[in-house]
Amino acid sequence: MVNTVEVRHVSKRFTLRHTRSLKEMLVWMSRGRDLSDTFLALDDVALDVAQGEAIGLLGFNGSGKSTLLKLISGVMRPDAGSIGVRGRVAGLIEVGAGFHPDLTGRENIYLNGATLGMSRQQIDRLFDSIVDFSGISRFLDSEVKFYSSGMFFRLAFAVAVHTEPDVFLVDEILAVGDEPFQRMAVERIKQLRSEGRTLIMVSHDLDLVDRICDRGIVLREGRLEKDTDISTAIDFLRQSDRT
Ligand SMILES: Nc1ncnc2c1ncn2[C@@H]1O[C@H](COP(=O)(O)OP(=O)(O)OP(=O)(O)O)[C@@H](O)[C@H]1O
Repeated sequence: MVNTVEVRHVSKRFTLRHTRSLKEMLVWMSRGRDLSDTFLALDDVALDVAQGEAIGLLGFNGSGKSTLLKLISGVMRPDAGSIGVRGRVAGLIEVGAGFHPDLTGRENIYLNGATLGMSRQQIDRLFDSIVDFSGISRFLDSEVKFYSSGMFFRLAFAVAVHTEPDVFLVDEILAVGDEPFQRMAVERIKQLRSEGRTLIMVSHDLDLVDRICDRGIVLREGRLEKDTDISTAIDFLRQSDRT
């Protein structure tokens, strides 16, 4: 089986910013302490994802799920290790990324579609379907800065699923949409799956993840703690202590 995503010994460290007065900084330095405080968000994570798998990335708040998704999407680079992705990646990682607030919904479909690698002709061809799916046709010519967060999300989701991605990444996608849209989004994700596309999703909605995914990865404090079938991963997480 071909791997679509290969995560090899990946680590990611962030610098934590602290506001310190000049006096505090001098005291800190006089004690020989380093001014930069860093935090290891991902620690030697390894993972192979085969084509067509649907993976739920699980873990408590701050365990590194979104960071791993951002590294796979390529918006962020690892400090150590490597990430390989075969094919086109699309995703909803940060709602609003790839959209310009001063442009209309219509203009943003073209902007976002192009950012996700679609040609103008392809967007022309899929435009009506994107608008239909988003359900925001009345507001198509309003600037997206006036959109509600749900409307914004609908549009972003509609564009992303029309890019026909090989790997679809979704981070807490269903938190903002209303129930009818959530149902539609889940159906669409299932359709992408049935077309043999690879899915990696982050969600705290464990019942939803259970319905959609077949493999579960549990992260804890940046380390991969469990890699198993989705039901076992969910049971494991439910029985885990926060600390
Ligand atoms: N750009 C950044 N700068 C500094 N620290 C960051 C940055 N991005 C993430 N972190 C830190 O890395 C850790 C992991 O964050 P991440 O968002 O990956 O966690 P998560 O598992 O997705 O959490 P949640 O379930 O709360 O969304 C957190 O402690 C977070 O504060």
